[in-house]
Amino acid sequence: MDCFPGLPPFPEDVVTHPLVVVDYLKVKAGDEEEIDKLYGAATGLGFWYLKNHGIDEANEVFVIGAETMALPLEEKMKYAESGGEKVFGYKAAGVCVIDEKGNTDIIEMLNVAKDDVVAWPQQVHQDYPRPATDKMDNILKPFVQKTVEVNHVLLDALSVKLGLPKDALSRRHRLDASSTCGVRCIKTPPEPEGWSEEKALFAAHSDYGSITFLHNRLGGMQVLAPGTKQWQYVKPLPGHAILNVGDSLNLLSGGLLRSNLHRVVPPPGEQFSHERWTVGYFMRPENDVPLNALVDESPLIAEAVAKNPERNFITNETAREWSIRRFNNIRATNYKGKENWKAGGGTENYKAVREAVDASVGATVPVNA
Ligand SMILES: O=C(O)CCC(=O)C(=O)O
Ligand SMILES: [Fe+2]
Repeated sequence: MDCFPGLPPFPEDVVTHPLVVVDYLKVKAGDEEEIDKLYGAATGLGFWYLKNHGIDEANEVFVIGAETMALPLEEKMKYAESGGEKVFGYKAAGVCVIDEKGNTDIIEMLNVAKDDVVAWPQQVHQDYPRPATDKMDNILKPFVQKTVEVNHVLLDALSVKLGLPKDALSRRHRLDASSTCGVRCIKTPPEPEGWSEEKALFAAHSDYGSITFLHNRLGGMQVLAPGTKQWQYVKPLPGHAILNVGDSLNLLSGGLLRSNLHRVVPPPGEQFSHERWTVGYFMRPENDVPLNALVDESPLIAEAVAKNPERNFITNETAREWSIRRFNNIRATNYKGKENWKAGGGTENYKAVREAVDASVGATVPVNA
């Protein structure tokens, strides 16, 4: 039950951060206890496991990722993102900066826009490599539709707990409205020079969007839990997706829903020498949604904002502007030094969050390097 076929197990001697397990079917059925659990996780750590979500297509999305990354670089580059407004497609290794010193990443990604999947065979943004287009109809469409359906159930449950009208969040995340939502496949090669804290594969960050829905198989993702200094691994479990709240929901909810810091380091133990693959769906608000706390729709949110005057919950930036700005800020071609790197962040920029990162120490990682 604890193992993924063909992959070494997550080592038993590595400390992990336990996540609350939320049962999707119970939330869907309106089970109050389960909804309380979901709300507790979303306002506490901001991360939770989700079981019984039924999104079996995820396995095939891993195959799309593997087939795409196996193509010659020249072929992949035909579909490359190129910065500016062009944020979807293939992202080559080295395109992004991973820390304030300007070091670049070793990660390849394929980002397929939700808008393109839903409109297929019409194109809204761009074309994609064959492994993705061949499976648009039978894999990517149901993958996206089901994920959005599950997320809507979660958003409706969270809305009610936040004192909002039930559809206040889901109506800002409609399947057929333009947004920067997307399917993401990530390939991380084994790190040849061994693990070091200097070399987080994916730097400490909070996600820009609303809900990140990850199907992880190997360890590597770590969270910095509130009030702690030690980064801790989240252990992937078969049949359980890992979900987290992003900055957009944090802002809309006046900070009540937590968009927690996380990062990716090489997988621990025997997993270390394996390629690491992630499949995820990144749900973000519709393009024209202003990222301002919904104070007029919920007294609870209005109260939370009033109690936290140091933070700005009225960005007056739209969800699209917010995503595009943050996407571009981490591109190496836009790197202009430490201060500029910091200025482009999201909630990572809040003083308390930055202080937590600066004070943090890495997990003790027994690696086989
Ligand atoms: O690969 C992972 O487990 C997490 C990736 C991540 O944090 C992201 O894509 O925002
Ligand atoms: Fe992330």
